[in-house]
Amino acid sequence: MSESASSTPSNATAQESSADTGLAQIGVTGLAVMGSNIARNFARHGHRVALHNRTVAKTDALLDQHGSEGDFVRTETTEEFVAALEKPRRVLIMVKAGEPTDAVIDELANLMDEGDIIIDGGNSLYTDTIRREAAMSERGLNFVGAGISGGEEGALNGPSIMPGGPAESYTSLGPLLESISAHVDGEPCCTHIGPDGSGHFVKMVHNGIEYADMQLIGEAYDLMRKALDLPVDKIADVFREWNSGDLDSYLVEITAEVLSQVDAETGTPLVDVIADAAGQKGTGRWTVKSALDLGIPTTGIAEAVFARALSSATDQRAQATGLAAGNLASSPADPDTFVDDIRNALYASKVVAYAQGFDQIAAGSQEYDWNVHPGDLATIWRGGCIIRAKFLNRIRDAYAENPELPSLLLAPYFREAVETALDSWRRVVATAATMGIPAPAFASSLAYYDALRSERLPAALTQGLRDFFGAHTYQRIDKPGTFHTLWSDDRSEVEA
Ligand SMILES: NC(=O)C1=CN([C@@H]2O[C@H](COP(=O)(O)OP(=O)(O)OC[C@H]3O[C@@H](n4cnc5c(N)ncnc54)[C@H](OP(=O)(O)O)[C@@H]3O)[C@@H](O)[C@H]2O)C=CC1
Ligand SMILES: O=C(CO)[C@H](O)[C@H](O)COP(=O)(O)O
Repeated sequence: MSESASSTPSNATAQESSADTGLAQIGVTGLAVMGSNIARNFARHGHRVALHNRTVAKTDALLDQHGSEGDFVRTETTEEFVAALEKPRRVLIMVKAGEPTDAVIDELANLMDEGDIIIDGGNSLYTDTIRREAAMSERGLNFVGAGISGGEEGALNGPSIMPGGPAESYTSLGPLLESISAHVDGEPCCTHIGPDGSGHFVKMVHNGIEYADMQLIGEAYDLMRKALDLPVDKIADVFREWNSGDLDSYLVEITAEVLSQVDAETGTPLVDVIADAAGQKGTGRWTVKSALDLGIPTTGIAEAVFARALSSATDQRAQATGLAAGNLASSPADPDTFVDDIRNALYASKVVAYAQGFDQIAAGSQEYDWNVHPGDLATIWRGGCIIRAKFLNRIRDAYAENPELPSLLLAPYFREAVETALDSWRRVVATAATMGIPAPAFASSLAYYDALRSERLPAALTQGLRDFFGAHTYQRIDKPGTFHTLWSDDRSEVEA
């Protein structure tokens, strides 16, 4: 059954070509929050879309509510779904990551032909994507792991899309995906990232940065509340104001919205009745695990993941609430200045989080030989995704100027911006510590910055200790070679 479009297709050519056969140009299976909105987005852009969901009621609900928005093909079984697609078939899977995705891929692959394309748009672990792509390729199928960000609103109005997989697939798929992605300054927020798992890898790190961003925002809010005793509606105003400057970003914008929400039942700010135990579905944790494997210090992201974990340890926290706080400092004397300090600390820490995320992407790209271009990511993250922010334009400029940038913190613009924020940043971290307010992401970002800029680190002592207890050897700064000190003998040094 095909329901005819009542909206004006914005891609008339695509519409005409599929009108002849009645076949759909793309199929979407998994019609929950993301899939249903992406399907509508495709349809609104004039593409005929085959719809499929394990539970048919979801397909029907979508057609009932939005069937008039475009040209949809309703299907019930996977067989019907696959048969409804023009060749080469393109299927977008938007189901839960992990086993459900494997199950859906298997079912589809058994019904598809050589040259067809399976796109996994869920938040899949990139190593699963590498495995799946290899398996599909053996069967002659093209498999594209595509990170998609934007949540419900982005999925409908234009997400940021990070497709990996074979470059050939992008030739056929790219125009379709680009047509539904967000656009900034006329450029689509979608580009081919690289082979196999690269799309899901960069989406994973995107989510890691999202975690860090949200944790930093949370710490800024907490400091305004606890150090300055500002009421929630005033804090909402502060975020609103910040959103018109350097911090202009989706997450800062929606922070003002969330803080402005009043609970209908109690009449208090909604944020005060939401349980303070943050959930997580896995992408932040995966980012940190991968960072550990790659040896990249993504400290801001790690602190954010651990902060969520600690928040969720509700029993343990309940038993620890009486622990001593020591002698606490009083509130900063000038609240307005301290609010400015928090803004500067937020900005500088945010730059660190992005710098670390981009370092991880560079390391992942090198490890897997993906040739990911950081400037491309800054470009496609400017719109549609959850971490979209004005300053991504600056990141894009930085990589355009020097594609081999050793760290974002060394780009002239960010170097100067962080230098300007530095005194504020130190005051905020010091105040948080002396007032007993946890600010792990602010503090660890500053510590990272200080470590990065240090000429000498105490790692020399670590090396000495390692050599002492385990004869692990060390290098010297004044001559080449590997050395060991005979610690339990006469303590003379030998070349190892
Ligand atoms: N929500 C968000 O903001 C974002 C989500 N994502 C990712 O996109 C994907 C979809 O997310 P979302 O829309 O939130 O939906 P969910 O992650 O809640 O997944 C629900 C969908 O998965 C289907 N499903 C679950 N198990 C199976 C199975 N064994 N076989 C077939 N289908 C199954 C459900 O079918 P049924 O209706 O029959 O239960 C339903 O369509 C996920 O991978 C998610 O991580 C990516 C970006 C943002
Ligand atoms: O991918 C996303 C946004 O980019 C999803 O919203 C994801 O679920 C967020 O992660 P978590 O649920 O762990 O906070």
